[in-house]
Amino acid sequence: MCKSAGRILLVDDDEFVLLSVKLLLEPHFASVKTTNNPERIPALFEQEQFDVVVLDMNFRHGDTTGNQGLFWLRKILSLHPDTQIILLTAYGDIQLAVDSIKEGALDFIVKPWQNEKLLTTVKTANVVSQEKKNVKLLKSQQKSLVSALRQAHEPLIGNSPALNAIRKTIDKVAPTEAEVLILGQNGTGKEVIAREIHARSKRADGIFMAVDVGSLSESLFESELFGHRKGAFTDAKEDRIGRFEAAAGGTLLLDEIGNLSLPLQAKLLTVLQHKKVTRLGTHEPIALDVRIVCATNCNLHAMVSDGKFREDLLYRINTVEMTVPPLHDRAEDIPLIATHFLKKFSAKYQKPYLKLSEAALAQLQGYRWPGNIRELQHAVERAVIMCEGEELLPDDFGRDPQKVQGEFSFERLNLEQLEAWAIRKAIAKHHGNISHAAEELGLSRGALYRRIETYGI
Ligand SMILES: Nc1ncnc2c1ncn2[C@@H]1O[C@H](COP(=O)(O)OP(=O)(O)OP(=O)(O)O)[C@@H](O)[C@H]1O
Repeated sequence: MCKSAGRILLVDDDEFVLLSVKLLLEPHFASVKTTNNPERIPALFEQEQFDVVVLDMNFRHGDTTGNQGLFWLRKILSLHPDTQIILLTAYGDIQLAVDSIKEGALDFIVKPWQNEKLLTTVKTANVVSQEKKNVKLLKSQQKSLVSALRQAHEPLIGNSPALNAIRKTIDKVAPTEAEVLILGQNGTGKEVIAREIHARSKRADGIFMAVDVGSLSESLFESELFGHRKGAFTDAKEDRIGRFEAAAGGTLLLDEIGNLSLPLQAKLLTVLQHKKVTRLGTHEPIALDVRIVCATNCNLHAMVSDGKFREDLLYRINTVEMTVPPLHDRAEDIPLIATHFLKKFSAKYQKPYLKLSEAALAQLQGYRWPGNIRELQHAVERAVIMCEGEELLPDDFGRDPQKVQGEFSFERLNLEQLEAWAIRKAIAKHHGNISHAAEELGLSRGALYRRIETYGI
């Protein structure tokens, strides 16, 4: 017979009871210990963590109050809350049974017992104890995963008026449960913003989960988001919870929501309206406990006008709406973000001495960054890898200078950005010689120094 991993402790003052229960349980459990003295319970727990204790209610001869049993029940549960306790008494006192279960006992058995019933009860108690331990373990694993994920996420870098306005909106919206819609081109930082909302919300201890709903096929959509029961469809080999349930207590980012087909939009709307999901193959709706944030690079308002996006869904998801501008519209953020990535990648590639040259910075600020911050991140990583000296030079970024020039667009910079860019370029051209740069720019050295300070060059 295959023994289960359970460790059982029997406590009774009657040696005959101890022996017969031990003989009954021993073939089924890894360890069965006995004692006729309840005072020894703490010492026995020091030697072994018992999963189940079968505890007599009355130890003194003639005592039928059950008070001793209740005392030891409380004591064990206060020290070892995961241990399951089954009480054993010769007196079928229903009130005592009710009291002991109220105090936390799992079950109650009346002497003389039926072997079959006692064995089943101890087996069930052992399963409950193991499950409780598993849940505790999973919870602590989830906690460390959540904190590891939180550490892994990029901070929101930038000091442009546009980004500061977004920060202000995050401050207001994060503590609420309002649905937020984040619009913006690919790579502008929509997910970073969604994470920031989560990190500053009441759900910060819960999980942040992003799901690219736009890439889910019609057939996968429901099982991925709502979950399924084993056998709900051909490939459903086991029960599976969906993302809505998996993110319970946290925040779910529905990314690329503009790519959802109209039928899937209808399904999502139903879930959001009723705040309930039903796993495929089941009929019991489960209440949603998740904050929804949506993101897309599509113009949902235009899609509504064209009949490609449901207006009712748009109004369900955009209680607060924010648009993240493309990187070239906030060129003043580029030095800060590039420096952030330089720090990150110079540490990763063990080149902590690396610096950004003025010429490289001028090139980065002049480039259009069609892939936005994601492209800038990759460009800096490449430059760190390729750089042979102590300064990152324009060539290290692997961008064709012609293309950079070609893609540079003056009309996208305001006057101050344009001036800062021209100053950087002149300084780089003259290898840091301020007099020559000032001469080329038609400024006095003092005027150039003042501007360098103003623009933080
Ligand atoms: N303000 C920022 N500061 C620092 N890093 C950022 C910032 N915004 C974005 N990033 C980084 O740029 C990359 C792209 O950001 P993110 O994934 O948030 O963009 P997205 O708009 O959600 O992109 P997509 O639309 O393609 O999903 C990520 O590596 C992210 O960490």
